[in-house]
Amino acid sequence: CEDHDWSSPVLGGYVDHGLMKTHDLAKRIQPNALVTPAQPIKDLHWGQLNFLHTTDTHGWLAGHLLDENYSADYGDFADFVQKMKAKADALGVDLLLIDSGDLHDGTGFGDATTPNGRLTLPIFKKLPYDLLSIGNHELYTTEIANDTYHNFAPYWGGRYITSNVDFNGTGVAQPFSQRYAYWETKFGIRIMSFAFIFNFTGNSNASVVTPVGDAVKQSWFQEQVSRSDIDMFLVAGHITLRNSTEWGLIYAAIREHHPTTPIQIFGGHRHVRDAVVFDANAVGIASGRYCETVGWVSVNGLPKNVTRANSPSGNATKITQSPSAVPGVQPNRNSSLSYSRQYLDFNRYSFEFHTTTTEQTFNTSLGEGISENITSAVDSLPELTEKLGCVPASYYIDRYPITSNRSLFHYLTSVVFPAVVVAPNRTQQPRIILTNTGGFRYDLLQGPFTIDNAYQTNPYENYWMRMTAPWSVAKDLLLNMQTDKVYKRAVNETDLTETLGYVTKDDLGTDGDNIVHIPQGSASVPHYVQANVSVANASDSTLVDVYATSFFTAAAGKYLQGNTSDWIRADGNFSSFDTLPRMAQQYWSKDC
Ligand SMILES: O=c1ccn([C@@H]2O[C@H](COP(=O)(O)O)[C@@H](O)[C@H]2O)c(=O)[nH]1
Ligand SMILES: [Zn+2]
Ligand SMILES: [Zn+2]
Repeated sequence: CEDHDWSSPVLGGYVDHGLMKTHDLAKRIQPNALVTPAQPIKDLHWGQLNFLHTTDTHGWLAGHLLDENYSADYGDFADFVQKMKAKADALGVDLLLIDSGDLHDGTGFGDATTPNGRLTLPIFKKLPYDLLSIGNHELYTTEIANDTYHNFAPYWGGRYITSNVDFNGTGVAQPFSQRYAYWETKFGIRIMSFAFIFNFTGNSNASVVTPVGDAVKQSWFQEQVSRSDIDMFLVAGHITLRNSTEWGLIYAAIREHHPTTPIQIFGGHRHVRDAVVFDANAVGIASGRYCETVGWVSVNGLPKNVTRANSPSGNATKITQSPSAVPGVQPNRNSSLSYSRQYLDFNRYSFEFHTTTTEQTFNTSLGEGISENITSAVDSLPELTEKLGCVPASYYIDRYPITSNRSLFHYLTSVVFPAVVVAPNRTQQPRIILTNTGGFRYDLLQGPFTIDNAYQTNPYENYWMRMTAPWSVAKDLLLNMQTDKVYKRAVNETDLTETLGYVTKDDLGTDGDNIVHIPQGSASVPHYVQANVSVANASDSTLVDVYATSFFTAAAGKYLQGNTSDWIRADGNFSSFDTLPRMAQQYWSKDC
Protein backbone atom coordinates (compact mmCIF):
# COMPACT_ATOMS: atom_id res chain seq x y z
CA CYS A 1 0.00 0.00 0.00
CA GLU A 2 0.97 3.68 -0.14
CA ASP A 3 4.02 4.94 1.71
CA HIS A 4 3.05 7.08 4.65
CA ASP A 5 6.09 8.70 6.06
CA TRP A 6 4.71 10.19 9.25
CA SER A 7 8.21 10.89 10.46
CA SER A 8 8.66 13.45 7.71
CA PRO A 9 9.48 17.01 8.67
CA VAL A 10 6.41 18.69 10.05
CA LEU A 11 4.78 21.87 8.95
CA GLY A 12 5.99 24.02 11.76
CA GLY A 13 5.94 27.79 12.08
CA TYR A 14 3.89 27.93 8.91
CA VAL A 15 3.01 31.58 9.04
CA ASP A 16 6.67 32.47 9.48
CA HIS A 17 7.71 30.39 6.53
CA GLY A 18 7.89 33.40 4.28
CA LEU A 19 5.14 32.09 2.07
CA MET A 20 3.21 35.30 1.60
CA LYS A 21 3.74 36.95 -1.74
CA THR A 22 4.24 40.65 -1.82
CA HIS A 23 1.46 41.49 -4.28
CA ASP A 24 -0.32 44.49 -2.91
CA LEU A 25 -3.70 43.03 -3.78
CA ALA A 26 -5.25 42.92 -0.36
CA LYS A 27 -3.31 43.27 2.82
CA ARG A 28 -5.31 42.35 5.85
CA ILE A 29 -5.44 40.01 8.80
CA GLN A 30 -5.71 36.48 7.53
CA PRO A 31 -8.84 35.05 9.10
CA ASN A 32 -8.12 31.52 7.84
CA ALA A 33 -4.55 31.50 9.09
CA LEU A 34 -3.36 28.04 9.99
CA VAL A 35 -3.09 28.12 13.73
CA THR A 36 -1.89 24.60 14.41
CA PRO A 37 1.83 24.34 15.05
CA ALA A 38 2.41 21.16 13.05
CA GLN A 39 0.80 19.24 10.18
CA PRO A 40 2.02 15.91 8.80
CA ILE A 41 2.87 15.66 5.11
CA LYS A 42 3.35 12.42 3.17
CA ASP A 43 6.00 11.34 0.68
CA LEU A 44 4.80 10.73 -2.85
CA HIS A 45 4.82 7.23 -4.28
CA TRP A 46 6.37 7.23 -7.77
CA GLY A 47 5.33 4.69 -10.41
CA GLN A 48 6.26 4.04 -14.04
CA LEU A 49 3.86 6.77 -15.15
CA ASN A 50 3.08 9.77 -12.94
CA PHE A 51 0.78 12.75 -13.27
CA LEU A 52 0.30 16.23 -11.86
CA HIS A 53 -3.21 17.59 -12.38
CA THR A 54 -4.86 21.00 -12.11
CA THR A 55 -8.45 21.92 -12.80
CA ASP A 56 -10.85 24.87 -12.42
CA THR A 57 -8.05 27.35 -11.80
CA HIS A 58 -10.46 30.23 -12.63
CA GLY A 59 -7.70 32.85 -12.71
CA TRP A 60 -6.26 32.22 -9.22
CA LEU A 61 -2.70 32.14 -10.57
CA ALA A 62 -1.49 34.79 -8.11
CA GLY A 63 -2.32 32.41 -5.27
CA HIS A 64 -4.46 32.90 -2.20
CA LEU A 65 -3.12 35.88 -0.31
CA LEU A 66 -5.59 35.31 2.49
CA ASP A 67 -5.15 31.58 2.97
CA GLU A 68 -1.70 30.22 3.80
CA ASN A 69 -2.76 26.72 2.80
CA TYR A 70 -2.87 27.78 -0.85
CA SER A 71 -0.46 30.70 -0.97
CA ALA A 72 1.90 29.60 -3.77
CA ASP A 73 1.58 31.31 -7.14
CA TYR A 74 2.04 29.96 -10.67
CA GLY A 75 5.73 30.92 -10.60
CA ASP A 76 6.19 28.58 -7.65
CA PHE A 77 4.11 25.96 -9.42
CA ALA A 78 6.29 26.30 -12.55
CA ASP A 79 9.42 25.64 -10.49
CA PHE A 80 7.70 22.72 -8.79
CA VAL A 81 6.74 21.15 -12.12
CA GLN A 82 10.19 21.74 -13.56
CA LYS A 83 11.88 20.09 -10.57
CA MET A 84 9.42 17.19 -10.52
CA LYS A 85 10.01 16.58 -14.23
CA ALA A 86 13.76 16.56 -13.58
CA LYS A 87 13.20 14.10 -10.73
CA ALA A 88 11.14 11.89 -13.07
CA ASP A 89 14.00 11.94 -15.60
CA ALA A 90 16.44 10.94 -12.89
CA LEU A 91 14.17 8.10 -11.79
CA GLY A 92 13.69 6.93 -15.37
CA VAL A 93 9.90 7.42 -15.35
CA ASP A 94 7.38 9.67 -17.05
CA LEU A 95 5.61 12.64 -15.45
CA LEU A 96 2.78 14.31 -17.35
CA LEU A 97 0.99 17.58 -16.50
CA ILE A 98 -2.76 17.70 -17.17
CA ASP A 99 -5.43 20.42 -16.89
CA SER A 100 -9.21 19.90 -17.01
CA GLY A 101 -10.36 23.42 -17.95
CA ASP A 102 -12.28 26.44 -16.53
CA LEU A 103 -9.51 29.03 -16.68
CA HIS A 104 -11.79 32.09 -16.63
CA ASP A 105 -14.15 33.80 -14.16
CA GLY A 106 -13.13 34.01 -10.53
CA THR A 107 -10.54 36.72 -9.85
CA GLY A 108 -10.03 40.36 -10.77
CA PHE A 109 -6.61 39.43 -12.13
CA GLY A 110 -8.29 37.17 -14.67
CA ASP A 111 -11.53 39.00 -15.32
CA ALA A 112 -10.87 42.76 -15.08
CA THR A 113 -9.13 42.86 -18.46
CA THR A 114 -10.28 42.95 -22.07
CA PRO A 115 -10.33 40.32 -23.30
CA ASN A 116 -10.96 38.34 -20.14
CA GLY A 117 -7.74 36.48 -19.28
CA ARG A 118 -5.43 38.95 -21.08
CA LEU A 119 -2.99 38.84 -18.15
CA THR A 120 -3.60 35.35 -16.74
CA LEU A 121 -3.50 33.20 -19.90
CA PRO A 122 0.09 34.15 -20.86
CA ILE A 123 1.16 33.03 -17.38
CA PHE A 124 -0.77 29.78 -17.57
CA LYS A 125 0.88 29.16 -20.96
CA LYS A 126 4.32 29.11 -19.35
CA LEU A 127 3.58 25.74 -17.78
CA PRO A 128 4.50 22.64 -19.83
CA TYR A 129 1.05 21.04 -19.95
CA ASP A 130 0.94 17.71 -21.79
CA LEU A 131 -2.86 17.52 -22.14
CA LEU A 132 -5.64 20.09 -21.62
CA SER A 133 -9.41 20.04 -21.89
CA ILE A 134 -11.81 22.94 -22.40
CA GLY A 135 -14.25 24.02 -19.65
CA ASN A 136 -17.69 25.61 -19.70
CA HIS A 137 -16.13 28.95 -18.66
CA GLU A 138 -14.28 28.98 -21.99
CA LEU A 139 -17.64 28.76 -23.80
CA TYR A 140 -20.22 30.97 -22.00
CA THR A 141 -19.38 34.11 -24.00
CA THR A 142 -18.47 34.49 -27.65
CA GLU A 143 -15.59 36.80 -26.72
CA ILE A 144 -13.85 34.16 -24.58
CA ALA A 145 -14.69 31.32 -27.00
CA ASN A 146 -13.13 33.34 -29.85
CA ASP A 147 -10.00 34.05 -27.85
CA THR A 148 -9.71 30.40 -26.79
CA TYR A 149 -10.15 29.19 -30.35
CA HIS A 150 -7.83 31.69 -32.06
CA ASN A 151 -5.12 32.25 -29.45
CA PHE A 152 -5.15 29.72 -26.64
CA ALA A 153 -5.95 26.30 -28.14
CA PRO A 154 -3.44 26.51 -31.04
CA TYR A 155 -0.59 27.36 -28.65
CA TRP A 156 -0.51 23.82 -27.24
CA GLY A 157 0.64 22.13 -30.43
CA GLY A 158 -2.06 19.49 -30.57
CA ARG A 159 -2.43 18.83 -26.85
CA TYR A 160 -5.48 21.11 -26.27
CA ILE A 161 -8.06 18.48 -27.08
CA THR A 162 -11.74 19.09 -27.75
CA SER A 163 -13.25 15.70 -28.53
CA ASN A 164 -16.85 16.98 -28.42
CA VAL A 165 -16.68 20.72 -29.13
CA ASP A 166 -16.91 22.57 -32.46
CA PHE A 167 -16.21 26.22 -33.17
CA ASN A 168 -18.97 28.04 -34.96
CA GLY A 169 -17.40 31.46 -35.52
CA THR A 170 -17.99 31.61 -39.24
CA GLY A 171 -21.35 29.85 -39.21
CA VAL A 172 -19.79 26.58 -40.33
CA ALA A 173 -19.01 24.28 -37.41
CA GLN A 174 -15.48 22.87 -37.40
CA PRO A 175 -13.46 21.08 -34.71
CA PHE A 176 -12.62 23.59 -31.99
CA SER A 177 -9.18 22.01 -31.69
CA GLN A 178 -7.72 18.52 -32.19
CA ARG A 179 -10.16 15.71 -31.35
CA TYR A 180 -7.49 13.38 -29.93
CA ALA A 181 -3.74 13.07 -29.52
CA TYR A 182 -1.60 9.97 -29.87
CA TRP A 183 1.99 10.01 -28.72
CA GLU A 184 4.75 7.99 -27.15
CA THR A 185 6.12 9.24 -23.84
CA LYS A 186 9.81 9.78 -23.14
CA PHE A 187 10.01 6.28 -21.64
CA GLY A 188 8.11 4.56 -24.41
CA ILE A 189 4.47 4.43 -23.22
CA ARG A 190 2.04 4.71 -26.14
CA ILE A 191 -0.74 7.10 -25.14
CA MET A 192 -4.11 7.68 -26.80
CA SER A 193 -5.76 10.74 -25.34
CA PHE A 194 -9.17 12.36 -25.59
CA ALA A 195 -10.68 15.34 -23.76
CA PHE A 196 -14.39 15.99 -23.35
CA ILE A 197 -16.67 18.52 -21.74
CA PHE A 198 -19.94 17.48 -20.04
CA ASN A 199 -23.17 17.88 -22.03
CA PHE A 200 -23.10 21.66 -21.55
CA THR A 201 -25.96 23.69 -23.00
CA GLY A 202 -25.23 27.21 -21.69
CA ASN A 203 -22.63 28.02 -24.38
CA SER A 204 -22.88 30.98 -26.75
CA ASN A 205 -23.52 30.49 -30.46
CA ALA A 206 -19.77 30.53 -31.09
CA SER A 207 -19.51 26.86 -30.18
CA VAL A 208 -21.40 23.61 -30.53
CA VAL A 209 -21.12 20.95 -27.81
CA THR A 210 -21.85 17.45 -29.05
CA PRO A 211 -23.35 15.24 -26.32
CA VAL A 212 -20.71 12.74 -25.21
CA GLY A 213 -22.95 9.79 -26.13
CA ASP A 214 -23.03 11.01 -29.75
CA ALA A 215 -19.34 11.94 -29.91
CA VAL A 216 -18.18 8.44 -28.97
CA LYS A 217 -20.20 7.01 -31.86
CA GLN A 218 -18.52 9.26 -34.43
CA SER A 219 -16.24 7.58 -36.96
CA TRP A 220 -13.06 9.44 -35.93
CA PHE A 221 -13.52 8.21 -32.34
CA GLN A 222 -14.31 4.65 -33.35
CA GLU A 223 -11.28 4.62 -35.64
CA GLN A 224 -8.90 5.78 -32.88
CA VAL A 225 -10.40 3.80 -30.02
CA SER A 226 -10.16 0.55 -31.94
CA ARG A 227 -6.41 0.85 -32.59
CA SER A 228 -4.29 -1.86 -31.04
CA ASP A 229 -1.07 0.14 -30.58
CA ILE A 230 -2.12 1.71 -27.25
CA ASP A 231 -0.58 1.14 -23.80
CA MET A 232 -2.81 3.61 -21.98
CA PHE A 233 -5.87 5.78 -22.60
CA LEU A 234 -5.50 9.20 -21.04
CA VAL A 235 -8.79 11.07 -20.87
CA ALA A 236 -9.09 14.60 -19.52
CA GLY A 237 -12.57 16.00 -19.12
CA HIS A 238 -14.37 19.00 -17.74
CA ILE A 239 -16.87 16.57 -16.28
CA THR A 240 -17.83 15.86 -12.67
CA LEU A 241 -16.06 12.61 -11.83
CA ARG A 242 -18.58 10.89 -9.58
CA ASN A 243 -21.93 9.49 -10.71
CA SER A 244 -21.39 10.82 -14.21
CA THR A 245 -23.34 9.61 -17.21
CA GLU A 246 -20.74 11.17 -19.49
CA TRP A 247 -17.75 9.42 -17.89
CA GLY A 248 -19.73 6.18 -17.92
CA LEU A 249 -20.25 6.52 -21.69
CA ILE A 250 -16.59 7.33 -22.38
CA TYR A 251 -15.43 4.42 -20.21
CA ALA A 252 -17.84 1.99 -21.88
CA ALA A 253 -16.88 3.16 -25.38
CA ILE A 254 -13.21 2.42 -24.65
CA ARG A 255 -13.87 -0.86 -22.86
CA GLU A 256 -15.90 -2.10 -25.86
CA HIS A 257 -12.59 -2.35 -27.75
CA HIS A 258 -10.07 -2.63 -24.91
CA PRO A 259 -11.34 -4.76 -22.03
CA THR A 260 -8.25 -4.25 -19.85
CA THR A 261 -6.04 -1.52 -21.35
CA PRO A 262 -5.30 1.04 -18.59
CA ILE A 263 -7.53 4.13 -18.65
CA GLN A 264 -6.49 7.16 -16.62
CA ILE A 265 -9.19 9.81 -16.17
CA PHE A 266 -8.80 13.44 -15.08
CA GLY A 267 -12.11 15.11 -14.18
CA GLY A 268 -13.13 18.57 -13.03
CA HIS A 269 -16.00 21.08 -12.92
CA ARG A 270 -17.36 20.03 -9.51
CA HIS A 271 -14.52 21.85 -7.64
CA VAL A 272 -13.86 18.92 -5.29
CA ARG A 273 -11.06 16.53 -4.50
CA ASP A 274 -12.17 13.05 -5.46
CA ALA A 275 -11.01 9.74 -6.91
CA VAL A 276 -13.27 7.17 -8.51
CA VAL A 277 -12.59 3.56 -9.43
CA PHE A 278 -14.06 2.43 -12.76
CA ASP A 279 -12.32 -0.95 -12.69
CA ALA A 280 -8.98 -2.36 -11.59
CA ASN A 281 -7.30 -0.77 -14.63
CA ALA A 282 -9.33 2.44 -14.85
CA VAL A 283 -9.18 5.15 -12.19
CA GLY A 284 -10.14 8.82 -12.23
CA ILE A 285 -9.08 11.80 -10.15
CA ALA A 286 -10.52 15.30 -9.70
CA SER A 287 -8.21 17.91 -8.25
CA GLY A 288 -10.30 20.59 -6.58
CA ARG A 289 -10.40 24.22 -7.67
CA TYR A 290 -8.86 27.72 -7.63
CA CYS A 291 -5.15 26.73 -7.38
CA GLU A 292 -5.79 25.13 -4.00
CA THR A 293 -4.90 21.60 -5.11
CA VAL A 294 -2.40 19.82 -7.31
CA GLY A 295 -3.54 16.27 -7.99
CA TRP A 296 -0.93 13.50 -8.01
CA VAL A 297 -1.44 10.07 -9.57
CA SER A 298 1.13 7.34 -10.06
CA VAL A 299 0.58 4.11 -11.95
CA ASN A 300 2.77 1.05 -11.80
CA GLY A 301 2.67 -2.42 -13.35
CA LEU A 302 1.95 -1.33 -16.92
CA PRO A 303 1.67 -4.02 -19.63
CA LYS A 304 4.81 -6.05 -20.24
CA ASN A 305 5.67 -4.31 -23.49
CA VAL A 306 6.37 -1.13 -21.48
CA THR A 307 9.97 -1.98 -20.76
CA ARG A 308 11.82 1.33 -20.52
CA ALA A 309 9.94 2.96 -17.63
CA ASN A 310 11.34 2.09 -14.20
CA SER A 311 9.32 1.23 -11.07
CA PRO A 312 11.10 3.40 -8.51
CA SER A 313 8.88 2.68 -5.51
CA GLY A 314 7.38 -0.69 -6.44
CA ASN A 315 3.67 -1.31 -6.30
CA ALA A 316 1.14 0.93 -4.57
CA THR A 317 -2.58 0.21 -4.07
CA LYS A 318 -4.13 -2.58 -6.12
CA ILE A 319 -7.79 -2.08 -6.86
CA THR A 320 -9.62 -5.00 -5.31
CA GLN A 321 -12.97 -3.47 -4.46
CA SER A 322 -16.04 -3.45 -6.71
CA PRO A 323 -15.84 -0.22 -8.69
CA SER A 324 -18.19 2.53 -7.56
CA ALA A 325 -18.48 4.02 -11.04
CA VAL A 326 -19.57 0.95 -12.95
CA PRO A 327 -22.25 -1.04 -11.13
CA GLY A 328 -22.05 -4.77 -11.68
CA VAL A 329 -18.38 -4.87 -12.72
CA GLN A 330 -16.44 -7.38 -10.66
CA PRO A 331 -12.97 -6.51 -9.41
CA ASN A 332 -10.24 -7.85 -11.68
CA ARG A 333 -7.94 -9.52 -9.20
CA ASN A 334 -5.52 -10.47 -12.00
CA SER A 335 -4.70 -6.85 -12.77
CA SER A 336 -1.00 -6.01 -12.62
CA LEU A 337 -1.68 -2.30 -12.06
CA SER A 338 -1.30 -0.41 -8.83
CA TYR A 339 -2.09 3.22 -8.07
CA SER A 340 -1.37 6.03 -5.70
CA ARG A 341 -3.15 9.36 -5.58
CA GLN A 342 -2.56 12.44 -3.44
CA TYR A 343 -4.11 15.90 -3.24
CA LEU A 344 -1.25 18.35 -2.69
CA ASP A 345 -1.94 21.71 -1.09
CA PHE A 346 -0.86 24.55 -3.39
CA ASN A 347 1.80 26.07 -1.15
CA ARG A 348 5.55 26.53 -1.01
CA TYR A 349 6.00 24.20 1.94
CA SER A 350 4.43 21.34 0.00
CA PHE A 351 6.37 22.16 -3.19
CA GLU A 352 9.69 22.38 -1.32
CA PHE A 353 9.05 19.19 0.61
CA HIS A 354 8.39 17.11 -2.52
CA THR A 355 11.38 18.52 -4.38
CA THR A 356 13.71 18.21 -1.37
CA THR A 357 14.57 21.90 -1.50
CA THR A 358 14.49 24.78 0.94
CA GLU A 359 13.10 28.27 0.77
CA GLN A 360 16.54 29.35 -0.48
CA THR A 361 17.02 26.62 -3.09
CA PHE A 362 13.48 26.08 -4.39
CA ASN A 363 13.00 28.92 -6.87
CA THR A 364 14.81 29.19 -10.20
CA SER A 365 14.89 32.05 -12.66
CA LEU A 366 11.91 30.43 -14.41
CA GLY A 367 9.60 30.63 -11.39
CA GLU A 368 10.97 33.94 -10.18
CA GLY A 369 10.40 35.44 -13.61
CA ILE A 370 6.80 34.21 -13.66
CA SER A 371 6.18 35.48 -10.11
CA GLU A 372 7.59 38.88 -11.12
CA ASN A 373 5.29 38.87 -14.17
CA ILE A 374 2.35 38.13 -11.90
CA THR A 375 3.27 40.94 -9.52
CA SER A 376 3.66 43.52 -12.28
CA ALA A 377 0.50 42.31 -14.05
CA VAL A 378 -1.50 42.61 -10.84
CA ASP A 379 0.07 46.01 -10.17
CA SER A 380 -1.09 47.15 -13.62
CA LEU A 381 -4.66 46.81 -12.37
CA PRO A 382 -4.63 49.23 -9.40
CA GLU A 383 -8.42 49.39 -9.44
CA LEU A 384 -8.48 45.85 -8.03
CA THR A 385 -7.18 47.01 -4.67
CA GLU A 386 -9.69 49.82 -4.33
CA LYS A 387 -11.31 49.34 -0.93
CA LEU A 388 -15.09 49.62 -1.16
CA GLY A 389 -15.82 48.99 2.50
CA CYS A 390 -15.12 46.63 5.36
CA VAL A 391 -16.77 43.21 5.55
CA PRO A 392 -18.18 43.13 9.09
CA ALA A 393 -17.53 39.39 9.73
CA SER A 394 -16.46 36.28 7.80
CA TYR A 395 -19.20 34.47 5.88
CA TYR A 396 -18.59 31.06 4.32
CA ILE A 397 -19.97 29.35 1.23
CA ASP A 398 -20.34 25.86 2.65
CA ARG A 399 -18.59 25.50 5.98
CA TYR A 400 -21.81 26.21 7.83
CA PRO A 401 -25.48 25.38 7.13
CA ILE A 402 -27.36 28.12 5.35
CA THR A 403 -29.36 28.71 8.54
CA SER A 404 -26.17 29.73 10.39
CA ASN A 405 -25.27 33.39 10.70
CA ARG A 406 -21.76 32.42 9.50
CA SER A 407 -23.16 31.23 6.16
CA LEU A 408 -22.71 33.59 3.21
CA PHE A 409 -26.14 32.59 1.91
CA HIS A 410 -27.72 33.42 5.25
CA TYR A 411 -26.06 36.83 5.19
CA LEU A 412 -27.08 37.45 1.57
CA THR A 413 -30.72 36.55 2.08
CA SER A 414 -31.21 38.10 5.50
CA VAL A 415 -29.16 41.29 5.12
CA VAL A 416 -27.62 42.02 1.70
CA PHE A 417 -30.46 41.29 -0.72
CA PRO A 418 -33.18 43.04 1.36
CA ALA A 419 -30.88 46.09 1.59
CA VAL A 420 -29.67 46.47 -1.98
CA VAL A 421 -31.69 44.36 -4.44
CA VAL A 422 -34.72 46.55 -5.02
CA ALA A 423 -35.85 48.61 -7.97
CA PRO A 424 -35.89 52.38 -7.47
CA ASN A 425 -39.21 53.54 -5.99
CA ARG A 426 -40.37 50.00 -5.14
CA THR A 427 -38.99 49.67 -1.63
CA GLN A 428 -42.51 49.48 -0.17
CA GLN A 429 -43.53 46.49 -2.34
CA PRO A 430 -43.50 43.01 -0.83
CA ARG A 431 -40.77 41.10 -2.64
CA ILE A 432 -38.76 37.91 -2.91
CA ILE A 433 -35.19 37.83 -4.21
CA LEU A 434 -33.65 34.61 -5.51
CA THR A 435 -30.14 33.67 -6.46
CA ASN A 436 -28.57 30.51 -7.76
CA THR A 437 -25.99 29.52 -5.16
CA GLY A 438 -23.51 28.61 -7.94
CA GLY A 439 -23.13 32.31 -8.75
CA PHE A 440 -21.49 32.96 -5.36
CA ARG A 441 -18.18 31.16 -5.50
CA TYR A 442 -15.90 32.17 -2.65
CA ASP A 443 -16.04 33.00 1.03
CA LEU A 444 -16.50 36.65 2.07
CA LEU A 445 -13.83 37.32 4.65
CA GLN A 446 -13.83 39.96 7.37
CA GLY A 447 -11.76 43.04 6.56
CA PRO A 448 -11.29 45.27 3.52
CA PHE A 449 -13.51 44.40 0.57
CA THR A 450 -11.90 45.19 -2.78
CA ILE A 451 -12.95 44.91 -6.42
CA ASP A 452 -10.78 41.81 -6.58
CA ASN A 453 -12.81 40.29 -3.74
CA ALA A 454 -15.95 41.20 -5.67
CA TYR A 455 -14.76 39.14 -8.65
CA GLN A 456 -13.90 36.27 -6.33
CA THR A 457 -17.27 36.17 -4.63
CA ASN A 458 -19.42 36.65 -7.74
CA PRO A 459 -17.75 37.32 -11.11
CA TYR A 460 -20.96 37.25 -13.17
CA GLU A 461 -22.60 40.21 -14.83
CA ASN A 462 -26.03 38.60 -14.71
CA TYR A 463 -28.54 41.46 -14.54
CA TRP A 464 -30.96 41.63 -11.66
CA MET A 465 -34.43 41.28 -13.20
CA ARG A 466 -37.86 41.94 -11.73
CA MET A 467 -41.29 40.56 -12.46
CA THR A 468 -44.56 41.08 -10.60
CA ALA A 469 -46.50 37.93 -9.81
CA PRO A 470 -49.33 36.85 -7.52
CA TRP A 471 -48.22 35.35 -4.21
CA SER A 472 -50.16 32.18 -5.10
CA VAL A 473 -47.35 31.26 -7.55
CA ALA A 474 -44.47 33.31 -6.16
CA LYS A 475 -44.62 31.51 -2.82
CA ASP A 476 -43.71 28.18 -4.48
CA LEU A 477 -40.98 29.53 -6.72
CA LEU A 478 -38.01 28.62 -4.53
CA LEU A 479 -39.19 25.05 -4.06
CA ASN A 480 -39.86 24.66 -7.78
CA MET A 481 -36.43 26.03 -8.68
CA GLN A 482 -34.62 23.64 -6.33
CA THR A 483 -35.81 20.75 -8.44
CA ASP A 484 -35.65 22.52 -11.81
CA LYS A 485 -33.98 20.12 -14.21
CA VAL A 486 -32.21 22.69 -16.38
CA TYR A 487 -30.16 24.43 -13.72
CA LYS A 488 -29.71 21.60 -11.27
CA ARG A 489 -26.10 20.91 -10.33
CA ALA A 490 -24.97 17.41 -9.62
CA VAL A 491 -24.87 16.68 -5.92
CA ASN A 492 -21.44 15.77 -4.63
CA GLU A 493 -21.54 12.31 -3.15
CA THR A 494 -18.10 12.40 -1.60
CA ASP A 495 -17.89 12.84 2.10
CA LEU A 496 -15.81 15.98 1.73
CA THR A 497 -15.29 18.34 4.58
CA GLU A 498 -14.12 21.85 3.84
CA THR A 499 -12.29 23.17 6.85
CA LEU A 500 -9.06 24.89 7.67
CA GLY A 501 -7.99 22.44 5.01
CA TYR A 502 -9.76 19.76 3.00
CA VAL A 503 -10.59 16.37 4.49
CA THR A 504 -11.34 13.98 1.66
CA LYS A 505 -12.81 10.51 1.47
CA ASP A 506 -12.74 8.93 -1.98
CA ASP A 507 -12.85 5.46 -3.55
CA LEU A 508 -9.24 4.83 -2.54
CA GLY A 509 -9.75 5.70 1.10
CA THR A 510 -9.11 8.57 3.46
CA ASP A 511 -5.38 9.05 2.91
CA GLY A 512 -5.58 11.28 -0.16
CA ASP A 513 -4.96 14.69 1.43
CA ASN A 514 -1.19 15.07 1.27
CA ILE A 515 -1.18 17.49 4.19
CA VAL A 516 -3.63 16.30 6.81
CA HIS A 517 -6.08 18.98 7.89
CA ILE A 518 -8.25 19.69 10.85
CA PRO A 519 -11.93 19.26 10.06
CA GLN A 520 -14.16 22.17 10.96
CA GLY A 521 -17.48 20.92 9.55
CA SER A 522 -19.19 21.21 6.18
CA ALA A 523 -22.69 21.79 4.94
CA SER A 524 -24.61 21.06 1.78
CA VAL A 525 -25.95 24.04 -0.12
CA PRO A 526 -29.22 23.99 -2.08
CA HIS A 527 -29.26 25.12 -5.70
CA TYR A 528 -31.12 28.35 -4.91
CA VAL A 529 -31.71 30.59 -1.90
CA GLN A 530 -34.22 33.39 -1.42
CA ALA A 531 -34.74 36.54 0.61
CA ASN A 532 -38.30 37.31 1.74
CA VAL A 533 -39.13 40.98 2.30
CA SER A 534 -42.54 42.08 3.65
CA VAL A 535 -44.37 38.97 2.44
CA ALA A 536 -45.43 37.70 5.88
CA ASN A 537 -48.98 38.99 5.45
CA ALA A 538 -49.32 38.27 1.71
CA SER A 539 -52.43 36.42 0.56
CA ASP A 540 -52.62 34.42 -2.67
CA SER A 541 -53.91 37.43 -4.63
CA THR A 542 -51.25 39.84 -3.32
CA LEU A 543 -48.95 40.98 -6.13
CA VAL A 544 -45.33 40.67 -5.09
CA ASP A 545 -42.12 41.66 -6.85
CA VAL A 546 -39.94 38.69 -7.79
CA TYR A 547 -36.22 39.39 -8.31
CA ALA A 548 -33.94 36.92 -10.07
CA THR A 549 -30.79 37.24 -12.16
CA SER A 550 -30.80 36.97 -15.93
CA PHE A 551 -28.88 33.68 -15.58
CA PHE A 552 -32.06 31.84 -14.60
CA THR A 553 -35.07 34.06 -15.36
CA ALA A 554 -36.07 31.79 -18.26
CA ALA A 555 -36.25 28.82 -15.88
CA ALA A 556 -37.96 30.78 -13.10
CA GLY A 557 -40.55 32.26 -15.49
CA LYS A 558 -41.98 28.79 -16.13
CA TYR A 559 -43.24 28.69 -12.54
CA LEU A 560 -44.78 32.17 -12.47
CA GLN A 561 -48.17 32.39 -14.11
CA GLY A 562 -51.41 34.32 -13.75
CA ASN A 563 -51.43 38.11 -13.65
CA THR A 564 -47.65 38.23 -14.04
CA SER A 565 -45.69 40.94 -15.80
CA ASP A 566 -42.65 40.24 -18.01
CA TRP A 567 -39.14 40.25 -16.66
CA ILE A 568 -37.60 43.71 -16.84
CA ARG A 569 -34.23 44.98 -15.65
CA ALA A 570 -34.60 45.76 -11.94
CA ASP A 571 -32.20 48.66 -11.93
CA GLY A 572 -30.41 49.45 -15.20
CA ASN A 573 -27.20 47.45 -15.46
CA PHE A 574 -27.22 46.39 -11.80
CA SER A 575 -25.93 42.81 -11.85
CA SER A 576 -25.02 39.91 -9.57
CA PHE A 577 -21.39 41.13 -9.66
CA ASP A 578 -22.50 44.57 -8.37
CA THR A 579 -24.45 43.24 -5.39
CA LEU A 580 -21.72 43.07 -2.75
CA PRO A 581 -19.91 46.23 -3.98
CA ARG A 582 -23.20 48.14 -3.62
CA MET A 583 -23.63 46.73 -0.12
CA ALA A 584 -20.04 47.71 0.73
CA GLN A 585 -20.41 51.25 -0.55
CA GLN A 586 -23.81 51.92 1.01
CA TYR A 587 -23.75 50.04 4.30
CA TRP A 588 -20.35 48.82 5.46
CA SER A 589 -17.88 50.79 7.56
CA LYS A 590 -14.94 52.31 5.67
CA ASP A 591 -12.66 51.99 8.66
CA CYS A 592 -10.59 48.80 8.59
O1 LIG B 1 -23.33 33.60 -16.10
C1 LIG B 1 -23.22 32.70 -15.23
C2 LIG B 1 -22.52 31.51 -15.48
C3 LIG B 1 -22.43 30.55 -14.49
N1 LIG B 1 -23.01 30.76 -13.28
C4 LIG B 1 -22.87 29.75 -12.19
O2 LIG B 1 -21.58 29.15 -12.27
C5 LIG B 1 -21.71 27.73 -12.29
C6 LIG B 1 -20.68 27.10 -13.19
O3 LIG B 1 -19.40 27.27 -12.67
P1 LIG B 1 -18.38 26.06 -12.71
O4 LIG B 1 -17.07 26.66 -12.33
O5 LIG B 1 -18.39 25.52 -14.09
O6 LIG B 1 -18.90 25.05 -11.72
C7 LIG B 1 -23.11 27.49 -12.87
O7 LIG B 1 -23.62 26.25 -12.44
C8 LIG B 1 -23.88 28.64 -12.30
O8 LIG B 1 -24.33 28.30 -11.01
C9 LIG B 1 -23.71 31.92 -13.04
O9 LIG B 1 -24.26 32.12 -11.92
N2 LIG B 1 -23.80 32.87 -14.03
ZN1 LIG C 1 -15.20 25.58 -12.45
ZN1 LIG D 1 -17.07 24.13 -14.92
